[in-house]
Amino acid sequence: MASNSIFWFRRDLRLNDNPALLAAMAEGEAIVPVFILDPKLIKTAGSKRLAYLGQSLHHLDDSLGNKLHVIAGDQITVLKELMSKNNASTVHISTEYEPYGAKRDESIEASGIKLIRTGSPYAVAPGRVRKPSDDTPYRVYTPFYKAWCIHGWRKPAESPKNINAIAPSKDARAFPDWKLPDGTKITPAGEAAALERFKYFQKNGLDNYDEARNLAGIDGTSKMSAHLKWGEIHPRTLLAPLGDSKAHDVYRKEIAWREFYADILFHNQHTETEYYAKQFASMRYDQPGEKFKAWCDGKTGYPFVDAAMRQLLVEGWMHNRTRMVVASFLVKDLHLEWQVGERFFREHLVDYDVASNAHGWQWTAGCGTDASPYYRIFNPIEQGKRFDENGDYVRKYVPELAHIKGIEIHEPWEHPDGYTKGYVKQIVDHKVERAESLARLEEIKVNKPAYPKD
Ligand SMILES: Cc1cc2nc3c(=O)[nH]c(=O)nc-3n(C[C@H](O)[C@H](O)[C@H](O)COP(=O)(O)OP(=O)(O)OC[C@H]3O[C@@H](n4cnc5c(N)ncnc54)[C@H](O)[C@@H]3O)c2cc1C
Repeated sequence: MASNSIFWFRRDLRLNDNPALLAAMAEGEAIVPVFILDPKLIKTAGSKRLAYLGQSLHHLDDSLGNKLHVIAGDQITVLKELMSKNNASTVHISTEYEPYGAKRDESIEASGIKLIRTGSPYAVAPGRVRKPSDDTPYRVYTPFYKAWCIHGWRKPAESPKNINAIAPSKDARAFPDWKLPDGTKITPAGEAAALERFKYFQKNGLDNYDEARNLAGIDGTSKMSAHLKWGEIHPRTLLAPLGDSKAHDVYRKEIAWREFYADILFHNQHTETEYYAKQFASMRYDQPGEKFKAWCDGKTGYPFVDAAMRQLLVEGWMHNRTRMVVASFLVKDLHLEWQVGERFFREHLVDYDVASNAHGWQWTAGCGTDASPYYRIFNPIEQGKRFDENGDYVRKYVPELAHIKGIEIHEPWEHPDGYTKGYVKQIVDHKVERAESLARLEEIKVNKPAYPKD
């Protein structure tokens, strides 16, 4: 009987630029491509993310000529059964670094299964970029970015030719039927959609990215986050065509933020749920109640915040500018702990990424790695006027305000018809809550927190 190898898809739902897949193909006569449905991850994922995953699995299966094995169950049992049934002695994977995936893989190895790791979901794997001065990890983004560029990354891997995959039996076709909730509309899933969207962005958005990326009302960003989350495209593929222009450099820097946060989480695993700057754990916070519910529902009475939260509910995605604005509002206007909002994002984001989400929240909350001190408090009205100048973003998601033209939409209280279509009144006064936030900061005496210097 020929020797085969298992290829276990996890966060790499693609065939191109996939070195681990090439390694599996090189080893055995045929591969057994498998995706294992993990009840623990399914339990914490919201319906939009699951629907996206379901669609992505179907696309992957199509590109594999309907050879994808989809099996629910305990990973060790599933892999052992597949290995013995298909005469495979190894399981090929791309390495996972975040706490849950890394621990799971360790326990699989401890059961006697030989995992062969090739590559990772990053251009430069977490842990690789270290300070030359003392060989410790970076704690501040800008020097990390410079060292990351010097370290460099490989070119995209070749596309596989003629994948010889073993056909699954009927019981290995447990494709879940995850439906999108009514009224929601998520980005198309799959490797082909990722490549097509990136091509479109290269042609229509990349050269203007530095200017357009902050404007919430336009299609000015790449929308690669869900594709990266599921590995339908690799960051190498995104980095390869970039040149030296300012716009290209800013795009490269954003990719590097994802890698920086993965590196920070790798070295500080507790920061998935705990404060990176520990002193903020002792700050006075409120308990989530009615105001938190209003934030979740996009009914705070602050148009830019409400538009963003409704975008999240409908699309499972939110513009980066408004992610910062709503996060600041939750922590500094409602005085809730960042983890409360982080969990809500985790449930609703299609692109949920443990490192980028936990550290995006901590950065905005002022207790994260660097750059954003706690006393930087986003003004939700001014942010709206600046980054949604003509009000298109708010008009798109908040129909109760759609009748107000232009920038005036950001201050319905100043408009004679501001509340005539049912828009809610403000749940808090930003000026008052800003002062309250700074007073609470004073109580823990970290006006100038000791941020690490590199
Ligand atoms: C509170 C908060 C929570 C966040 N949660 C997530 C999350 O769960 N998953 C996630 O992928 N991103 C998260 N981000 C980062 C960022 O908002 C999204 O990556 C971005 O909006 C995705 O849209 P895009 O692909 O069009 O981005 P683009 O602007 O086109 O950027 C390209 C890629 O660079 C990376 N990137 C861009 N900005 C950031 C950033 N600030 N931090 C880390 N990576 C970045 C992403 O991989 C993104 O796809 C969060 C940011 C904040 C402030």
